[in-house]
Amino acid sequence: MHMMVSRPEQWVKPMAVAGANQYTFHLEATENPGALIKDIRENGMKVGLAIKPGTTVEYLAPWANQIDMALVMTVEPGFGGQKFMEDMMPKVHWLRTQFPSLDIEVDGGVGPDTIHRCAEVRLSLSFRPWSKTFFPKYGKKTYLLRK
Ligand SMILES: O=C(CO)[C@@H](O)[C@H](O)COP(=O)(O)O
Repeated sequence: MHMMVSRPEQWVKPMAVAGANQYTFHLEATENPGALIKDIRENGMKVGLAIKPGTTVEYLAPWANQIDMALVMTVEPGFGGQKFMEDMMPKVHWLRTQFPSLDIEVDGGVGPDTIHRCAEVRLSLSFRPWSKTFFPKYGKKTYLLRK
């Protein structure tokens, strides 16, 4: 679940009871990310941590070893149909470099015309040959951002 909400602490238990297996919250929406991460784990869910476009990736870094997935917003939270913010791609590249086994997601403005930008930045390290070997039909357009 991507919880694009204020006060994300209040929805952990209800989401767990509803059957969610992962709880993604926004770093900007809580004053105590460590406590929230702990609570999500204690409720049996994996942890996702999202950052808005205006938040630099260095704010996420201290938590990266405690989470299962980092979500880089590629639009401002609010509504669908916004333009993909390509200038967020260095965040993805930096996270992939620093935390090679971390799952990374992007959200917003992703479609046939922009998905390759996500894949390219994710594949800009040594993973490109791997991708071409196993997913030749996608070529540069592979959307698999996970290791
Ligand atoms: O909630 C948000 C942004 O507020 C995103 O999850 C958008 O809903 C993504 O929509 P598209 O950009 O894919 O249309």
